[in-house]
Amino acid sequence: MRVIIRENADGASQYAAQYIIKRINAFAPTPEKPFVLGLPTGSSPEFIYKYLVQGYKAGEISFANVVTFNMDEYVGLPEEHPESYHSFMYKHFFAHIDINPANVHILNGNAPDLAAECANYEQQIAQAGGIDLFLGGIGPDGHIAFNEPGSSLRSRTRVKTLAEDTIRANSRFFGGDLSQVPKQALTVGVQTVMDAREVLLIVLGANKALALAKTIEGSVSQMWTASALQTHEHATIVCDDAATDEMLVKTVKYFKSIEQVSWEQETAKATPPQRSRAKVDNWRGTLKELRIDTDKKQAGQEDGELTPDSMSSRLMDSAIAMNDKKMDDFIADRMGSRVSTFAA
Ligand SMILES: N[C@@H]1[C@@H](O)[C@H](O)[C@@H](COP(=O)(O)O)O[C@@H]1O
Repeated sequence: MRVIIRENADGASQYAAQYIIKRINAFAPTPEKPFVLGLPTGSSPEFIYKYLVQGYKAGEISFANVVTFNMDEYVGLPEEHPESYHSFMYKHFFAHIDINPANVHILNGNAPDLAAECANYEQQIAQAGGIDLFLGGIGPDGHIAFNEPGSSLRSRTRVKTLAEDTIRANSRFFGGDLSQVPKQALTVGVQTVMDAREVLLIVLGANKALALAKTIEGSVSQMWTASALQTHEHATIVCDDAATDEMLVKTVKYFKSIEQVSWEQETAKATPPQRSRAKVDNWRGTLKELRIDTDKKQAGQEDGELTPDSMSSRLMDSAIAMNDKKMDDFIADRMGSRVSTFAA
């Protein structure tokens, strides 16, 4: 799992939007081979949608060959209700991009047979070739989609009764009136999310801090269903500083250092160090001197150690040692001491 921490919601959302744009563009989707994107609702992804729309308007991305599957929808709420997830998605995203409406999939919470609707949704995902990237958020109780605490980590799309915490949390969208919040929803399962080739979670704000700590530092548990992502091979969590409030300082530093090291490596790869002509000449001169010294030593039969070969392997050894030192500083020591802190 990778954890990307930004100072605020805006920085985290920009990162996530850029990440999605890069992934879709790298995939180079076609009508025959579309990119399949899983999508969430809620306040957390709103800025991401804003930046994706901006990217589309700036010509950085097209959604013409993107197929989408939303995570969930309330049961019994008319599609045209302003708080239905259908309305949310059109208002914040679909109405502003070049997506083909036939490529948009959102569960129908008013279907006459809800179980059949859910089974059909799983089938549609499979027919589309599976989800390439599932973007998600989490609830304050650590739920992913509407997989409330106690949901099977192997669950699939189904009807779920909402937890009281979630009804309370979502009442803000219904004028604070708990009685107006639907009590059931259709939701993809934890396993449906886990089946995606890649998962990207956006987690913002101090009210998600406990859920985020449990998701990252806790054990994999049905009580914090987002924690299942610990076993996903390509999971990334993008969060703001406030959301890390309940995490160990060491954990936060650890993930920040990992990002720093990988950023340095990417930068180094993208911009190989430029050597000035003077420096190159200097370097050649040094090599020449080394060779002369070596020849002298060999001629004098003092020892056979300082041959050009052994010198180059010695240089290589010290480079490896430096590298190890760097990695130790950033990774092993910190994680090692974290483990011993836990053990103590
Ligand atoms: N079903 C949705 C989840 O998919 C979402 O992650 C969660 C968090 O929403 P918000 O980002 O508004 O806190 O809300 C709802 O419960």
